[in-house]
Amino acid sequence: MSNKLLEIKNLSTSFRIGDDYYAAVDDVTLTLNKNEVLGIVGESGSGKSALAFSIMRLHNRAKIEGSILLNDQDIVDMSAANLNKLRGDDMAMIFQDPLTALNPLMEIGEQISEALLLHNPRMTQKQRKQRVIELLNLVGIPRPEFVYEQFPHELSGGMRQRVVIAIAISNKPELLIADEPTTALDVTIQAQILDLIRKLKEEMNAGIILITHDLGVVAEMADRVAVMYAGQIVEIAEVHTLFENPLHPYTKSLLNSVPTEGQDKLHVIQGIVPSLKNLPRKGCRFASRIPWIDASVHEENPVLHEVKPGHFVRCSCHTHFYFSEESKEAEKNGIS
Ligand SMILES: Nc1ncnc2c1ncn2[C@@H]1O[C@H](COP(=O)(O)OP(=O)(O)OP(=O)(O)O)[C@@H](O)[C@H]1O
Repeated sequence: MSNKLLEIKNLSTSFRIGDDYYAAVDDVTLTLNKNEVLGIVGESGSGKSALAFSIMRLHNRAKIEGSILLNDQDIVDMSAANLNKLRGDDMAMIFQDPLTALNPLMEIGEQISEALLLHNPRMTQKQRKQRVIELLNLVGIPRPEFVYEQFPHELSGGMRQRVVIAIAISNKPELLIADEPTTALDVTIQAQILDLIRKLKEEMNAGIILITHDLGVVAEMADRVAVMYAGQIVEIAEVHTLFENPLHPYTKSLLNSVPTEGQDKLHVIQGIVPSLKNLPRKGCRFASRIPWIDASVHEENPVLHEVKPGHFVRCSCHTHFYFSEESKEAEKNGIS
């Protein structure tokens, strides 16, 4: 039996700005297996959320091209009715901010119960309440009977995120997308939530897409990592490979901007991800942020190359990349 859960092929998601469409997700191809965590990293504006929303088909007015197969069913062409069935049942999403994901006027228990009812209309009220308590227990909420009757504002941020997770897993989805699930939480609570997600993955045999800008979280949680820059995947590899042998200049810059023990200098990536309208439509999108690298080493239309089995990198510029500080250092030491 195939282990493949999700297969995305040549996915582009474009938004209309003025008279034209601009791709926030550009030609993304990736797969996710059952019981696997795929980390997606990249700076703000690199298209991580746009990709997640495309998979959940949550965009209102976007043009989506390519295919997204969940257990061989194409989500891109799916009717609204079938999508509604799929969402919350086969796939679910955990959002960054638990407060906005919950209804402030509804008791916690009722909110989880509603999610259950949507996909299990034959469940009796008693069965639902029993399952809600079970779910609250599963996500580590103490005194679930008491919390059942509380409102979101009566809980701490960590407890609220546990409730959001309880809703997301209420129907045992096969695909769980977590978009910066711990960003709004403090460090200790962050670790507990990540532990919980890991445990749930094992228990449900679910595939998880974990979106984060935190490389520490990725190192700890992910089996494979996709690095996104300006709407494109620039590198994808197993987590150890990516951390030990990063190839793309952007991946190297990201890793180099994280402080590590014994490192005296940090590399700061100059500039920001260009806005959608200002994205270069041709050539290497990272070229403008590494201007000291000769323009001729970039591909005209960069594609992903499989450099080792399962390790893909975009554009040939990676074979010529060095940090600008290295060149200054070399100059200073009389090396050219
Ligand atoms: N509905 C929309 N209409 C127009 N542009 C959009 C829309 N949604 C996202 N964008 C643009 O698409 C690009 C990618 O945004 P996205 O939110 O996916 O980035 P991100 O990597 O998730 O960033 P963050 O980490 O800040 O959430 C940005 O330039 C953003 O402004």
